[in-house]
Amino acid sequence: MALFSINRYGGEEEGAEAEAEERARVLLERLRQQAKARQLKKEQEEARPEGGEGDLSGGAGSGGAGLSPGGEPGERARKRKGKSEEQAGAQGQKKVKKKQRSGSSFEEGAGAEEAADGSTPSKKKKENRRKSQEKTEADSEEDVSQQENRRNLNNKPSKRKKRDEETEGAETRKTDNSGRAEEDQSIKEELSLAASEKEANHPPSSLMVLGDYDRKPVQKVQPFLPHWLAQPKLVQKRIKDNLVPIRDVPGIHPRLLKKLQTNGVESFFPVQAEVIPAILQSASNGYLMGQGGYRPRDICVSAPTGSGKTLSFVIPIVQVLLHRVVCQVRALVVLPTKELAQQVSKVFNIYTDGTGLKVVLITGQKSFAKEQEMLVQKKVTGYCSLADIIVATPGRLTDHINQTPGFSLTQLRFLIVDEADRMIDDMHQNCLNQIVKAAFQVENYSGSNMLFQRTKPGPVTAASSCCPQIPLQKLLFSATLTQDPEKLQQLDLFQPRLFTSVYSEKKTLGDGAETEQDTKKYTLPEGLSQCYVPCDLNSKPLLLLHFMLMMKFTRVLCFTNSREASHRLCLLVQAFGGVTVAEFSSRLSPNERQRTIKEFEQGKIQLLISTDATARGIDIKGVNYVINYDAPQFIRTYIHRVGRTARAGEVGVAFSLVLRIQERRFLRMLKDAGIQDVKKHPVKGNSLKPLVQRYEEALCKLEKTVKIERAQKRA
Ligand SMILES: Nc1ncnc2c1ncn2[C@@H]1O[C@H](COP(=O)(O)OP(=O)(O)OP(=O)(O)O)[C@@H](O)[C@H]1O
Repeated sequence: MALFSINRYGGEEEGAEAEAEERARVLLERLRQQAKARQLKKEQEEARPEGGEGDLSGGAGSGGAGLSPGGEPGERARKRKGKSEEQAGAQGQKKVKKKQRSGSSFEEGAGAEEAADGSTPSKKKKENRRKSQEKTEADSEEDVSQQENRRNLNNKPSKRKKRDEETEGAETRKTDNSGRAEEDQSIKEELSLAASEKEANHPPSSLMVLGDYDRKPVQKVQPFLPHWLAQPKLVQKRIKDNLVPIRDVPGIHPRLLKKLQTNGVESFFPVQAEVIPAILQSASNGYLMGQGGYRPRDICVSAPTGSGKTLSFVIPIVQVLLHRVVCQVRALVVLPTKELAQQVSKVFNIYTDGTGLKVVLITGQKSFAKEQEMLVQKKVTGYCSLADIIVATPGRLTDHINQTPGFSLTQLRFLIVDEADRMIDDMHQNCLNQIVKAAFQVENYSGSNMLFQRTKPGPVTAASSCCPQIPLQKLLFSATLTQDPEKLQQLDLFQPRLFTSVYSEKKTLGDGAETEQDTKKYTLPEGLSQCYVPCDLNSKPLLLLHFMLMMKFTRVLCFTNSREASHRLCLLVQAFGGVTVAEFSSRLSPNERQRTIKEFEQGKIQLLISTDATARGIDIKGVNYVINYDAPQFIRTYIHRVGRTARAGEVGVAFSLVLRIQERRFLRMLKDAGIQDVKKHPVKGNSLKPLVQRYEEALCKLEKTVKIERAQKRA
């Protein structure tokens, strides 16, 4: 707006001499005020920086009253307020505006300027004026802009006349000219100061207009988050310091308490202590309706790897479904990989054992027909469900939604999306949409079930409120849950609640005056130590061997970026000897994979070289070290990989081998995610020397093995 009015001012001024006079008169008055203020504040103003916030308020105080010849106090205050608001948001534009105004002043008042130059004021006076100008720079800009605005508004002659009467006495033409000249001179000086340190030599106006933009630090723009994201329920990160005895969490069924104890769970981890009661509360009126008859709020949980998120949904779901009468699919857990689904279904099996609740795993490990048999049974009266809880991977689940007769999700009460950030990815988004569509599908048979049929939530009407509907509640879990509201919006969450261990921190800026919110994006387990080893490509295998053989690392989970790399590295270490090593990737069959994990957990394998197949969610017991043999390219991959150690409040160490060429990018990636405590751990070339000869021999062996493998493949 201010910019607009300045432009308009520039255009009008050429044809409005009377306005120019008035302007000069006002300016003269302002300069008088400035002179007075200058006398008083000269000493302290010398040290004050140009155009600061303090200057703005000081200038306003000293020149405010005298600079409103035609303006009413209320109007002036209003304009000033508006201006200061504008200044907060448009610091960068300010300089440009000044230059624009200056440019037009030079054009419009050429004659007056010459007169002022001819008068040649003394150096001291000039210096004083300059300092005063510095002090009132922002104020001058504001006042001139205000007067321009005022003139634009009050350009009728009668109004102008009235305003003239309010001005302190009539000014002579001569005074106008000199006032005008002084103003122009002041603006020139102001620009000159901003442009360079050569205060006395004013460069040509054209250069001043186009050049010299002050380099100001770009202010960080904080995203505007919805309330539920901005004000989450915080979950403690330190597990061991915040254990809650299971009996202290209200509302847990005695049967489940017993089961928990039998399985060695005496206390709940912080995330469990927060989330279990929240889910139980949302189903306190039974699973057929939300608390108080209202639709329950959806829940999002973002807590570090290994913090116990699985139990935080298993326990309340089992408890809510304990008293179900008819077997229907009430809970559906979707996970991105078979191994994860298997792992979660195991936990469900433990806690549903002896309850009559049926858990079915749908991952494609069994034939489609076999899975269909596990899901539905055809009776004379129609199809009936054989599953209360389904744990599934997206692909196979959508196949059943589309192709299995009688498979129904219309009674679904809980949709649990584990590793939710991954599931929101485009790849799986379609699956989630299909699940929701199936959950709200209207079945075309009538019967007692009709009572519990539901329609997609919409505005409450008399018709919709007369018939109770089973609510569908979404529960999202991840160690790296996105905070992007747009992405989360895709899930169509209903009044969501966020439980998170990601804390925002107040940060003081360099000048100490301002603070900004430094939002950490992700958190890692408390017991995790992180190091990175700068290296070159050739030394990477030697470094791994150094860690295993000389540093005596045990139970190491080592990640590469491809299954081929995992395989070769495994062959190389085997050829080197001295380390019990195995690989884990899609090269292995599901059974082989299971066996490998088991042997690793039993300590039979000391080094497990894996692709990212084990990076996410997999709970491998007793991993002491994670080694990122290939540096991860994405922060989420890093977080999930290193999160395979230091689980459940234990300690663990993560090493990342980072090529020197990758070092900058790697560190920036961590910094951007708010991960700062990664130590540099250089390994000297001398430490690797004893390994070199054997390594060369191992390379030769590897070459032969690879040739044999290729031949076998071709055969
Ligand atoms: N209350 C508890 N007491 C003891 N051990 C627990 C408790 N809760 C969970 N655990 C154990 O902690 C480990 C990690 O739990 P879980 O796999 O649920 O973590 P997570 O938060 O889902 O991790 P990720 O994000 O990597 O999937 C598991 O071995 C689990 O058995």
